[in-house]
Order: sequence, then C-alpha cells, then structure tokens
Amino acid sequence: MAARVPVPVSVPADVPVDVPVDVPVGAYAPDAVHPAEAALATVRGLTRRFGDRTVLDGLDLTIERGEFVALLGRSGSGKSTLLRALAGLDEEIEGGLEVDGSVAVAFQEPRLVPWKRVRDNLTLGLAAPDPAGRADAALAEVGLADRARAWPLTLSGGEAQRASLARALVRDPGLLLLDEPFSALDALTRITVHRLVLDLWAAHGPAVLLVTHDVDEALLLADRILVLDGGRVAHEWTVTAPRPRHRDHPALLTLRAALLSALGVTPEGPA
Ligand SMILES: Nc1ncnc2c1ncn2[C@@H]1O[C@H](COP(=O)(O)OP(=O)(O)OP(=O)(O)O)[C@@H](O)[C@H]1O
Repeated sequence: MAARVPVPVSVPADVPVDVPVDVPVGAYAPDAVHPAEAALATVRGLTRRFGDRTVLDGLDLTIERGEFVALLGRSGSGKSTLLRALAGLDEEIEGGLEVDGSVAVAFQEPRLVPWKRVRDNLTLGLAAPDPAGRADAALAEVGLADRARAWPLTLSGGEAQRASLARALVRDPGLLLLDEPFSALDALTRITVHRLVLDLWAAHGPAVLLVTHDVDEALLLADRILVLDGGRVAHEWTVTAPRPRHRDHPALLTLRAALLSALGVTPEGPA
C-alpha cells in the first residue's frame, strides 16, 4: 500500500523545501492504520526504496504525545530518511504513516534563508494570527530578542541554531523533528542548547524525535532511545533516570554500554 503524503502547500515558492513546514492534521495516508488513542504518530510497515536498495524495510514506530525520543543508528541506516517521511517531505514511501498534529523540523545546519532577517525567517510560511508577535515571543524564549532584525549570516553558530529552534517552535508543532541539530556546535554551546531544548520541551510539550550520533546526548535528553538497523527499529530502551541527568548516573552507564554494543562499537572501536 502506498502512503499518500501531500506536498505541503502552505510554503511560498521562495522557501527551500526543507524549512519547517506545517503539516495539517490527518494529512498523511488516509488509509493508514489508525493510531492508538494516545499516540501522536503511528508508523506501520514503512518501506523506502532507492532503486533496488531498501533503506527502510517495514518499519513500525509509535510516538506518544509529549515524549522525547532519540534515534540512533549507524551512518546510512536510514535515520534522515525516516525523518523526511515523518515530515511529509517524501512522497515515495510505502506503508502507513499517520501524525495527529503539525510537524516542524530543525536540521544540523540551521538553514536560515540568508536574504531574510531573523524574524522574517520565523514568519515565513507561518499561517497564524500576529506572526511577527509570535516570532518575537519565540526569539525571546531562545534568548535572541535583540537579534530579530539581524541578518542570519551575522549570527554565531549557536545563535543560528537557536533561531532555527525558534523557527520550529513558533509553529507550535505536535511533533518536533531534530536532525542532528547540535552536532556542529562546540561542546560548551552544545550543553547550553541541550538545556534550552529541555526547557522548551517542558514549556511547549511537543513530542520530540531527535536524530543523533551522540550516545551521551541521547542518554541525557531522551525518555526513549531507539536504534535503527536493517531498515527497522532493532533496539529500544526506556530511560527513567530523572532530569537533569548526569552522565555518571549508574543506570545511564549500564545503558550506555548496551547502546554502544547495539551500535556495533566495542571498547576497542567499531566491531
Ligand atoms: N535521494 C536519495 N537517493 C538515493 N539514495 C538515497 C537518497 N537519500 C538517501 N539515500 C540512501 O539511503 C541511505 C540512508 O540514508 P540516510 O540519510 O537516511 O541515513 P542516515 O542514517 O541519516 O545516515 P547518517 O547518519 O550518515 O546521516 C543511504 O545509503 C543513502 O545513500
């Protein structure tokens, strides 16, 4: 069964296709399996082929409202492919995929439109009352109230990434997809942005699906950690350690070892 995923229609022509987009409720695969009552996103038998290569192979996944999920997997295992499918950016998927809410995406590079000021990047394609007011409120939340009229190229890496988060959040998404958004940041900025993301998550309550290569990042942030392998969710752990978490928490150390093993990393290096 081929899922019918519409191309988002609310995006103006000059917007790169990969800026956050609003995906209307029920826009996915009308004939997909209905999600369980509380589930925000339900994926059933998701398959994606590129030529004769099957990258996602009958993948099942459920994301509950408000939960923070981290997705790991070896390079090329299909993490970004899954995110693109959930964002409604891939029309060639097979299987059932349903999201009961709007979806926003933040990528590894902030991908701000360089010829638009920061505030205008946030309001681009935003169909909501008082877009400028909403944008300013979101910028204040990420500590960029004074950069609303700045050009994106004048922002530091951390500022640009915070602007990118604000651009996603201003859409008040039910599901926030984060595709390695912290990987290009230096270690100190990364810690600050981790805290910011947890604060924003607590304040706004979206479900988050974070793609990361960083095992510790997943352990510090997520309620649930998934490992993608063979085109499916091959491993899954629930993280119950209270937040704020410290990486030396005994439960996290045990989980860390299991995760590294699932990713094929031994203490001596890759298996
Ligand atoms: N448009 C495309 N055309 C052909 N092959 C593609 C396309 N997009 C992705 N692929 C292939 O699908 C596989 C999975 O890619 P994907 O980017 O989802 O992996 P990933 O797990 O996110 O990898 P990484 O961790 O390296 O970012 C890769 O082998 C990639 O070459």
